[in-house]
Amino acid sequence: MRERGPLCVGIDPHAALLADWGLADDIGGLERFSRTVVEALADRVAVLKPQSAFFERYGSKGVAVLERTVADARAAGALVLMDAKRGDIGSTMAAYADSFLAKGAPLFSDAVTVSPYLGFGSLRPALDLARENGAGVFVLALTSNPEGAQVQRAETAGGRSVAQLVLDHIAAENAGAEPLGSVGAVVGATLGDAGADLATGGPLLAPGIGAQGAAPADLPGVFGASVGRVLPSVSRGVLRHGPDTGALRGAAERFADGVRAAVAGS
Ligand SMILES: O=C(O)c1cc(=O)[nH]c(=O)n1[C@@H]1O[C@H](COP(=O)(O)O)[C@@H](O)[C@H]1O
Repeated sequence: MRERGPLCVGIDPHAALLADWGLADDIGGLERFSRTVVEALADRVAVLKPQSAFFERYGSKGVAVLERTVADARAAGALVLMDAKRGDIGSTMAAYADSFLAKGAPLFSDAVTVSPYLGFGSLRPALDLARENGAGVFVLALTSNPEGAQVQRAETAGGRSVAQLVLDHIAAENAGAEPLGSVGAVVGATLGDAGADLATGGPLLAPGIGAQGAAPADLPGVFGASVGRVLPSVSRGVLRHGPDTGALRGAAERFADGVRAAVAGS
């Protein structure tokens, strides 16, 4: 983030975007779309975040494109955050961890998104394997969608919200790490005010800018004193400018400039 600026761009090959780019909704279209995003942005944005579902829907050939996308993006110097949102009982979580965080795995990524709703402790295999391999994990805490509050703002027995419990676990994982721990939290930029203690000691992935209605200027209000640890994420807001690589770069640059200005003015 320091070297390349505070921005994560999502690679979300929606069928509607493929159509807008003049591409077919097939494996050839998927391949061209992903390659174009990597070519335009992997040498300049801090993080690229492929959304696994948009590749999985094409079956094994789609997963093969995802593998190449991850490898090409990493080779060009971007960190890759695999947006897979995995979460399961611990013994199965170990297999998910092996899929994305084991050195030499075809889909090895710099980090993966995980869901803590089977209990934070169920994520242990991913947390441990990430640590072993110099990778990271981003844990859903306060998601950008309006439905998230029903579960995430619910109060636990001790009076803390579920989200706060997750955030506190993340802080414990990052204790002592400088300058940032490798366990991130996902906190939507759409929330208005996070209404939670965000002192996790790790990065805060902030999706929801662009298509979901949030703007860089909203970040200080949502994140307060933690805004310096925010990694804003934009998918459709950038991707809709394709397929021209110059236009994709311009859009990413504008979002990054907006974030810098918002953080500097806060
Ligand atoms: O983990 C995520 O990336 C994520 C968490 C969240 O709370 N909200 C959210 O929108 N996302 C993802 O971020 C991306 C947002 O896409 P856009 O709305 O097109 O920018 C999608 O890939 C979502 O799956």
